[in-house]
Amino acid sequence: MSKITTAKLKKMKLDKTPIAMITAYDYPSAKLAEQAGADILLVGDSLGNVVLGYDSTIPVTVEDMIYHSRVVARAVERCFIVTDMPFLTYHGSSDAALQQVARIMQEGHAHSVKMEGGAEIAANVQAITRAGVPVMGHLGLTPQSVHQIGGFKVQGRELQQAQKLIEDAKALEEAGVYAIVLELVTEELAKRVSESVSVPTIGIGSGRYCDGQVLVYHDVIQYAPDYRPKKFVKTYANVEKMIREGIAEYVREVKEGKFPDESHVFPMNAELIPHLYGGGK
Ligand SMILES: Nc1nc(=O)c2c([nH]1)NC[C@@H]1CN(c3ccc(C(=O)N[C@@H](CCC(=O)O)C(=O)O)cc3)CN21
Ligand SMILES: CC(C)C(=O)C(=O)O
Ligand SMILES: [Mg+2]
Repeated sequence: MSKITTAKLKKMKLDKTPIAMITAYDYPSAKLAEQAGADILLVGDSLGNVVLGYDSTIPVTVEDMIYHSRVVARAVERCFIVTDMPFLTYHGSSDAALQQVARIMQEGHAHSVKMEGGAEIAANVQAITRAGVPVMGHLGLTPQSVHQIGGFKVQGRELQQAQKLIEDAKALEEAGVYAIVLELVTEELAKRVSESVSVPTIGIGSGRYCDGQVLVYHDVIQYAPDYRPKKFVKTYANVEKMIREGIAEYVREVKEGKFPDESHVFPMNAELIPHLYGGGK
């Protein structure tokens, strides 16, 4: 079982072998994703929405990312682990950004970090890649800017915005990223970007022509109490239904006295039982 590296990911683009990436936030899910053959596990700041119950990724902290990254790293042998840098931890001086990246790598045991943004963060991306840390870019819908963007909307529908995104992709490539996530951009623009840069593009809601795909784990298996279908997601299992039904049945059997039954109990040596009641010899 050979480890995934940035060099292998670049070769996959050249060979037109699609890259399969999925988020993971905990030990069993990371293990199962690796065993299912995923190439990259993203410890996404989407964990804020998906497992911490926030309504955006903005409250997620470096400590949260470290905690979940360590857990995922413990589960994985082959996958490449990418951890999202949280809100506003890579926008100040490059020294300040490097300090946060160091924590994610050393305490979080990640293999790489991901950052949202284009030309405006390219100087810090360059400082981090020069320091020896592989950086994944993230363009299009960048959820940490949701309040500026004004919602989770498709990006790059207009020509000017599309051209800016192509320029941002080139700026990130020049700054040294080894891959770029394209989130919620039109299929035609994602195709153009994928042709314009030498590094792999990994799409989410960005169509068929990216070099890889990424989805949120809980979307893939429909594991959320308030699951809402999104156009770009395909659900491959319904874990929500299995959990609801499984737990409801457990509760019912407890209430009805059906669980536990004889098969689940640990009997005592029969000769000793009378002593429990003060009897015996
Ligand atoms: N569970 C989950 N899945 C994600 O993909 C995800 C998160 N959480 N949290 C962080 C961001 C936020 N993302 C989102 C959230 C909502 C839409 C959404 O409502 N999309 C609409 C299309 C909008 C349009 O047409 O402009 C959809 O119907 O898919 C998209 C991406 C992607 N990320
Ligand atoms: C949706 C992906 C690309 C992400 O950034 C996340 O899960 O946080
Ligand atoms: Mg993210």
